[in-house]
Amino acid sequence: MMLFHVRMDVRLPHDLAPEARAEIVAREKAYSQELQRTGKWAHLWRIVGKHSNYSIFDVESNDELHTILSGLPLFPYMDIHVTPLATHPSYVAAADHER
Ligand SMILES: O=C(O)C[C@H]1C=CC(=O)O1
Repeated sequence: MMLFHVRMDVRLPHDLAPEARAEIVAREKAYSQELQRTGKWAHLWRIVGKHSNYSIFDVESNDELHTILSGLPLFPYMDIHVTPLATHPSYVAAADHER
């Protein structure tokens, strides 16, 4: 298990046709919800006031995360920042994260 904090900032082109926008957003939602059901996309939070999110991914490797992120329908229209997470020695539930 490897945990990653990911920030996604969506920057859709202003001249994208409304139908094309709706279609890509619907595909993104389906892709995201499927990964949430598998547990790999463990958290998804909207950043207030932005078309951006903070997410937590729980995956096997850097390569798996890259495959997931590069498969996002909105990938061509997002800035993505990934932060790998390690166990904090003071975290009381750390034992849960060492399994
Ligand atoms: O709107 C976003 O935050 C981008 C993306 C992430 C999940 C989803 O459904 O859309």
